[in-house]
Amino acid sequence: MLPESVAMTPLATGERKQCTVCIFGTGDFGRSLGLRLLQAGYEVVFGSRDPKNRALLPKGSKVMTHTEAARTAQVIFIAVERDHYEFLTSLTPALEGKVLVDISNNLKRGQFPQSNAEYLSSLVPGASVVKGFNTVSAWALQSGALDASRQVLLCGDDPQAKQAVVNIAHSLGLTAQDRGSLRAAGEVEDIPLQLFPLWRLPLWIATGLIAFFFFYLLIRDVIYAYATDGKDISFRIMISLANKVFPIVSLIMLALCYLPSVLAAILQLYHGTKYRRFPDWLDRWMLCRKQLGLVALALAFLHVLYTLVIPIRYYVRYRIAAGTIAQIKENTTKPFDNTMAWRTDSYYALGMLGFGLYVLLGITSLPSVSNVLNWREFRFIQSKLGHVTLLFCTAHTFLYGWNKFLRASSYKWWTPPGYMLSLVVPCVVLVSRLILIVPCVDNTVTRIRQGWERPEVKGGSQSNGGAQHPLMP
Ligand SMILES: NC(=O)C1=CN([C@@H]2O[C@H](COP(=O)(O)OP(=O)(O)OC[C@H]3O[C@@H](n4cnc5c(N)ncnc54)[C@H](OP(=O)(O)O)[C@@H]3O)[C@@H](O)[C@H]2O)C=CC1
Ligand SMILES: [Fe+3]
Repeated sequence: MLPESVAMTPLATGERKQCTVCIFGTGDFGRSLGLRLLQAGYEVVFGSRDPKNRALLPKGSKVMTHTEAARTAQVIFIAVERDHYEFLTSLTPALEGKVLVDISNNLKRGQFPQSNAEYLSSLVPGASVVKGFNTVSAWALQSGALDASRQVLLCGDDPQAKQAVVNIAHSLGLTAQDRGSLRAAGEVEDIPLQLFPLWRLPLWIATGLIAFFFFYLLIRDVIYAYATDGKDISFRIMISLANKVFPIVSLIMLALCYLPSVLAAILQLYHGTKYRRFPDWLDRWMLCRKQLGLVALALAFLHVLYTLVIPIRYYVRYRIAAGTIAQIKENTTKPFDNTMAWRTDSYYALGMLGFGLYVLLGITSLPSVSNVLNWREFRFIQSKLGHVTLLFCTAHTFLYGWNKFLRASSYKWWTPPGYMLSLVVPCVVLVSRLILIVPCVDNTVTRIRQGWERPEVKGGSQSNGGAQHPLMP
């Protein structure tokens, strides 16, 4: 049992003065944590192999041998690398009934067969081990906990021990999230080792599409012109080509954000129930839609920047001047083309509106903004306005090449221009969406998603765990 003061509700600053927290290890993490605990009003006692060495330790803290220090506090943070945990076995009598907080991290995943926290628990079976604080860096603790590292993930088998650590986290201005029993410690230990897990797939898709369209357009537009007419237009690689690749990939990626929900609806219609798991690849795709959208937005932003420099490009100014001089020489005036004026203005207007909505989608996906929206508002923006954005951007691309679709010269080597390829996925998504909102189809999808359609239960078990995907718009 833990003393009342440690286990119950967070303590007021005055009360914390009497509450002592022990830290084993006087390294970077131990010192940073000690400083924060002292600032929060706790008494801090360090357990060290060399209690005489007070260098760098925060003012107001005490330092003793491990055994002496363990006696002073109920909660002990083990700020020592896992490799050195053996020394704790000789301290088992002093650690009996104590709460040991395992903050250790590993250098790579699966480094040890057992998680560090479970290993610690096996070394000191008489203590209650809580895994936590490993996702907070020593630097963040010292510099005043940044937003991203404010959250402490905790797991452990003893609820009272966990509560004691939750209280300390709250006193330090951190938020605590319960991640379950000590069996989950391995997962918590893997978190600091992750490298942008949800960004990996979108970045691979973006890189793959950019590489494909770059080489496709390079061969089709630049190398083809050189091979057939001997014209060197390689300078176009820098701006013209890039300004084709970015919008093409951006539009395809925006469509890829909405394609999985269409596929999911088709799968549910096909199976006639939502009580069936989606394939793994579809689940993974759904989970990284936000990142797909943000990468697409970044590319759209580049397209805007590249478009803004068009009037100041040497090549463009040369072409305009050459056209004007030719008209003067020939004493002719090109007639004003009303259709062209409508087309270009509509093309720019749709582009700007599409980009405006694109930015809105990006902003509302930020946690600080989405947190103040309810589910219906979030769905309205991300799903309804998202499809409108896709529609505007598709129409913008369509208007860009509207008179070239039927022109044979557009198909060099019988390959279509890039913007035509970029229309395939968005058109599939938009047409499927249109079909899905036809009343009879929509009613069936709604019935399925409300859970009214259940599969026959064969052999006493259902084919899945149940609910509709949480991110399904
Ligand atoms: N640094 C960080 O930002 C973070 C660190 N962590 C984890 O915190 C733990 C400590 O990290 P950090 O402070 O950076 O490491 P340091 O190397 O700076 O400090 C480790 C401390 O452990 C003690 N120690 C070293 N060898 C032994 C031994 N053989 N027996 C007993 N004690 C020993 C020493 O204290 P003394 O000399 O007083 O005995 C030493 O100062 C690690 O497990 C790390 O994974 C977790 C999250 C972030
Ligand atoms: Fe454009």
